[in-house]
Amino acid sequence: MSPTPQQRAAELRRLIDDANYRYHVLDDPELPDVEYDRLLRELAALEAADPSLRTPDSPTLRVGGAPSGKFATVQHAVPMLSLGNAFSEEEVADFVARIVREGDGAEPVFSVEPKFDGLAISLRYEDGLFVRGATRGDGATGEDVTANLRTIKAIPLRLRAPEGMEAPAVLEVRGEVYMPRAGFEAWNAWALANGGKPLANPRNGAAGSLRQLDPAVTAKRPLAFFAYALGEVEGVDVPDTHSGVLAWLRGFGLPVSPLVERASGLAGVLDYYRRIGEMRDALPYDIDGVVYKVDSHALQRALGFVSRAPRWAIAHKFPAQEEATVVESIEVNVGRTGAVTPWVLMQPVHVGGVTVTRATLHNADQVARLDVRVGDSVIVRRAGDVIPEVVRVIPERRPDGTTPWRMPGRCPVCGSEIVREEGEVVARCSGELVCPAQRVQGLFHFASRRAMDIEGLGERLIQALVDFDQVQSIADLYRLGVGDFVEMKRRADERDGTTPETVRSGKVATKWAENLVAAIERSRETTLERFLFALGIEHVGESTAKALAVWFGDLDRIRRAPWPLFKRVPDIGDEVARALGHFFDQPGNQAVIDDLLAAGVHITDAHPPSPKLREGLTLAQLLADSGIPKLTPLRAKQLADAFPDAGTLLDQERHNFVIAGLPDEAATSVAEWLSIDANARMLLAAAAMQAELLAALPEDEAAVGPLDGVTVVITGTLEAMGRDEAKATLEALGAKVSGSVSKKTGFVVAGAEAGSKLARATELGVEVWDEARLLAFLAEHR
Ligand SMILES: NC(=O)c1ccc[n+]([C@@H]2O[C@H](COP(=O)([O-])OP(=O)(O)OC[C@H]3O[C@@H](n4cnc5c(N)ncnc54)[C@H](O)[C@@H]3O)[C@@H](O)[C@H]2O)c1
Ligand SMILES: [Zn+2]
Repeated sequence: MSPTPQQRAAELRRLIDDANYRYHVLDDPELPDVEYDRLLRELAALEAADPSLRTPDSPTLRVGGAPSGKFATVQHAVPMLSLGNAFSEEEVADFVARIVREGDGAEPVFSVEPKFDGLAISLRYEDGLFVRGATRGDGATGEDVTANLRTIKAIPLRLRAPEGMEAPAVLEVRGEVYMPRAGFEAWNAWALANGGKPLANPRNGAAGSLRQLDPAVTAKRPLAFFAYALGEVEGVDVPDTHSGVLAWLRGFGLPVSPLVERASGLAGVLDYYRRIGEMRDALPYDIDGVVYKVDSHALQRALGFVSRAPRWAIAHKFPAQEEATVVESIEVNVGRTGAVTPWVLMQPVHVGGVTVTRATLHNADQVARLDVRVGDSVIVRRAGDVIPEVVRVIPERRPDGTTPWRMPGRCPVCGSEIVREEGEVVARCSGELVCPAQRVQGLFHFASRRAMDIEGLGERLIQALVDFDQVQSIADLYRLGVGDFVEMKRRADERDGTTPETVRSGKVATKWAENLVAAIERSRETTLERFLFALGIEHVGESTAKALAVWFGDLDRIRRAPWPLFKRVPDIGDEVARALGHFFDQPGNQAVIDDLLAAGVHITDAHPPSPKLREGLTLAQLLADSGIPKLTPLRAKQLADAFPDAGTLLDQERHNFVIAGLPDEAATSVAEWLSIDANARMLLAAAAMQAELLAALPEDEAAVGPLDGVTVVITGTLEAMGRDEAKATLEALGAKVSGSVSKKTGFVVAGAEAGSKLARATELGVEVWDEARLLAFLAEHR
């Protein structure tokens, strides 16, 4: 049974009073403004249809909320009112028509202004000095927030008297305190980084900041101010139009919006509405509409007031940027780089001028912070072209039986593991080589100059190969021929409407495709370093790829290495080692590598592991690297001394670790860690791999190269080989090639026209080789 109008009115009064209290007193609204406005309009409509429903305490008659009691109160000599609202052009037309009807019949002139989304305050200046500032409160009584207002730099503490004028005895200025967007965002970024509570929106930020009990807190918040009206005035003549007043206030040094204009009639105000609406997103602060005020004070007086607002002004609202809706499901999206972003599918909602069904949740931390769950009512915000986002949950509307959201364990696109390293905000799909979402990015990276260096394979062609399903993985590149590329380009041109003349005329140019196939052919022979870099493993850049290649020596070992072993390479920390581990753990990634090798990719520079590994290949080091909680390197050593073999270690019980000297909590932690199957298997595999690496190490470190430990300087012009080639060749034999000669230099290679370095070598008695001697040496040692 639907409620009677009486019941509904009582219900609305209760809901609106609650909302007012939360909004105006607690600065912690729960409803989005549009919903509040709808409730208020519904009540106003009921009251208009049946005036007996209008109780004396009806919220339709009142402004704002009562003071909170936190601050001293201030009586406003001239009340601070609200504004009537118009949500459509028809309502604005009614407003203008009424003024024409009740005024002198002429087309009215308006002062037109942005409606700043902050909070109204009144500033009282006596003899030019700022003496008191107050919030609007319920319009008659506000809160004394003088100390807080003093911290806002836009508010003058003393008025600048215009030329030849005394400061007025009393001047009350009304206006809006607001928080610029940049300040709001900076504040929230800071709050999130420091574990604070972010502000819901700039309006809320302004209100909350101004009503802080400690002015030092307010001072830290980025607030600003625009003046737009007068309160009590004494001892000075006031201009007789509103636009005159604004110009006059500017003369006193008060900030007035530069967007204030004058406009005539309905056409004038609607044009202003449209222009400001277009600027809305680009403004450095939030506005929620524009305000039209009858410019002439005489006409204003004739029109008068209703209980809560003047009859000579109206706020024309823009589409709301926040709305409430219900979450139907929480999904994740996998981006080109593998980043996994949660988002919500919602019941369709009209916000920021369009209907939306999806909103982003940014990342897992954000979901946890907001605690968004399927079935929740949420507030969605869409400002400008920005992707709609969920800003908060309405806890009171949470249905029973909801559960907190958790990031799925597997990529919805490719089924690979989703991983999120400690300390990182973003979760990622670890199927770099198999994930269709990452295919374009992966191919593009693989082909890039510093990776496999396949010239001519640009992003557009790659996109076409992927879109037309010609490549499932990078290995497929090696199966494509000239005809395939020509066909792909043709289809891409056709789709994009960019078919070139050669194709239209039937003279298909295939030269580029032949070159491309040749470049792909050339890329088959590659170095381990390039190949590793080309795989596009998260966190593995060129220098990491190079270090891995130098230390491990061949691809097979790297593919099989359990992740803690990667930490044996200098500069590879926990994060990179784990990323490598996740990558090689995915069977899909391994299959693509097999495929590449089968397609003829050949690594030309496989070599034994670096002898420098020797020192680190111990069980103690392995335990220390494995991320076992509470196990410091020293304790790891203790443990390995007691049980020098991984298999034996696995057979031990907790008390044996205590006997071996581990403190209680470390012993427990080790026992727990070892009891997890995956850890035990990893430890055994890593120990086996260490043994294998040790066996593969060159017997004697000196045997690494005939020039190991020798510093060489190259100077002058070499005829037979370039300087770079000479350097690389010498380094391959173990030499360190340096740029300056010292007593520690082993020998100097001097080509033609050698200059000061040769002189210095002679001076220090350092051995000098000419090019012929170098070539002879190289021939002997190659
Ligand atoms: N979400 C909630 O629960 C909840 C509860 C209560 C109120 N509200 C919101 O608060 C607002 C109602 O508050 P209101 O009574 O202050 O009305 P209002 O904000 O719609 O309009 C009046 C106010 O506009 C401001 N303003 C900005 N620019 C102005 C200008 N150039 N000239 C004159 N005034 C200007 C002033 O602060 C003035 O007090 C609505 O937007 C409503 O949705 C929300
Ligand atoms: Zn994936």
